[in-house]
This record gives sequence, structure tokens and C-alpha cells, in this order.
Amino acid sequence: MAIVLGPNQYGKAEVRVVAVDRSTPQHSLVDLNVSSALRGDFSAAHLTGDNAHVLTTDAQKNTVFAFARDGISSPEAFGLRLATHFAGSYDWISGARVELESYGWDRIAVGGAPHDHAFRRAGGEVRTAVVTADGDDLHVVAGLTDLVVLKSTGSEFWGFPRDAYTTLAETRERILATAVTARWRYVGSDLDWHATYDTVRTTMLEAFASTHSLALQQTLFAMGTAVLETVPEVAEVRLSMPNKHHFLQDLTAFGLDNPDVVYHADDRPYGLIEGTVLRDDVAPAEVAWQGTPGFV
Ligand SMILES: O=c1[nH]c(=O)c2[nH]c(=O)[nH]c2[nH]1
Repeated sequence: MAIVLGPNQYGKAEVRVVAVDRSTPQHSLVDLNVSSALRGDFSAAHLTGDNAHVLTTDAQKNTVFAFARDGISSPEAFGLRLATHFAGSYDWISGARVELESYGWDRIAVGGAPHDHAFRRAGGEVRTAVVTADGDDLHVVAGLTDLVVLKSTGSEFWGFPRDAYTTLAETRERILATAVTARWRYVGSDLDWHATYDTVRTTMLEAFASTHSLALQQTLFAMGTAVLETVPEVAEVRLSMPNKHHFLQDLTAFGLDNPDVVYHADDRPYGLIEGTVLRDDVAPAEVAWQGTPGFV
């Protein structure tokens, strides 16, 4: 029996970088959380503490700030620049994974006009990107987290089996609410990242709204399908959608009826519906997802 080093990667996690564009009186800013991880032959550092192959995590952090000096056009483009730089920097580095979160800032309206240099953090939703350089291959997975949506009708749930522990009543009318976490993998690494992101996000929202839902699972598949039908550059969509239950509150103790008016928004437990929707003619690329924890 021998004990050997298995797969490994290392880098700097959660570099918080804010880049301000002051080139016109109307400033704009990009606010990112960037994590880099290098892959390659780092066995000596692990086995003997020989750091000759270790491009320091401190240098990786510095690279993020230095590259930001040139401006950040999009999380995807910035991630591609970093990943190709790291993967090409030494011959023992075979690849790099760069994960980015992008926090939105909206202009504060003053007297109804958008202010030039005062901003309000946009809602809880976060745009994400994961760029992986694997040898000469580049993979871009874009995404979002915490896109919270609700439908006040157009959702039913019935027809499920009733075992000894099933107490849930069938319903033809319920609130459907979820916080979408989605990641989608692009084929190609030279897209209009902002426009494509906006199209995917809008398509998911429209599919959520317009699908008459018989299950959150059906809504998930409809959302993924709509994205693949609308954006040919997307190869697969992975979705994680908690079922944010809204239970009709019993008001009979107060002599009141409740004809689908008053609900208890329960925060936990929640159903967790997760799935992948993909084209069957596109080659899988598991390396694009390596290091991304959880279902998506
Ligand atoms: O859309 C739903 N899917 C389920 O799998 C499920 N299970 C449950 O209790 N309620 C729901 N709703």
C-alpha cells in the first residue's frame, strides 16, 4: 500500500476588486469577487515542501488587481484573461479555474435623474462566471444566484403517489416561488457576454412566468429548454431551485374564511429541485464544472 497525492489545486479565494471607470463624468463601476485556482504539477510542494513550482497565491491576487487596471468589461472576459494568463505562465501549470461573482450597482435617482457617481447596491441577485483553462481548451460557465421569483397563480400540484406518510393535499391553485441558482455552459469563448447574459436571464424569467406549472420540476425543465432554444451558444443549463413554500393559513379560529388570500411564507424546510437541461449533440465538458460545489 502506498499513499499518494490525488487531484489538487490551489489559489487565492475571494479577491474583492472594484474597478471604477471615470473616463466620462458619468462614472461606472464593476464590483467582483474573484477566486483563482491553478492546476498542474505541484507534487513537490505537497510531498517535500519544495515550492519551486508554486506561483504564490499572493501573486495570483496581485494579478487580479493589476489586470483590473485595464478595466473590466465583463466577468467572463476578465476571467478568460486571468485563466489564460495563469495557464500559460509556467509549463508545469496545465490549467486554471477562475470563479467570479459580480455584484450589481444601480444609479441612485436624484430628482428623478440617475446620478453620475452615486450608486445603490442592486438586489440580492448575483451574476457569476467560472472560466476554466485546461491546456489549450477554454470553458466559460456563466450563471446567477438568488434570482427570487413568485407566481400568484398558474401553479398546481397533484397526481403524486400517497404512501403511509403522505399527508400533502392535492392542489389546483398555489403560489409558486423560488430563488433560482443557474449556471449555463457556453460553446465558444468569444461572445457578447453582457448581451448573452441578459438574454438568458430574460428567457428564464419569461419561461417561469408563462409556464403553467404542474410541478416545479416541469418549470425547471421549461426554463432550461427555453434557454437552449433561444441561445444556440448555450450547451447545457444546470438549475437549482428551492421550492419556497407558501402555505394557506388557517383562519377558521378567528371565524374567517381564507379563499386563497393569506399565506404563511415558510422558510424551511424547502423542497429542493435541481436538474440539468442539455443538448444531446454537444460533447460533455466535465472539466468546466470541476471545482464547482453542489449541484450547480
Ligand atoms: O412542485 C413540486 N414538486 C415536488 O416534488 C413537490 N413535493 C412537495 O411536497 N411539493 C412539491 N411541489
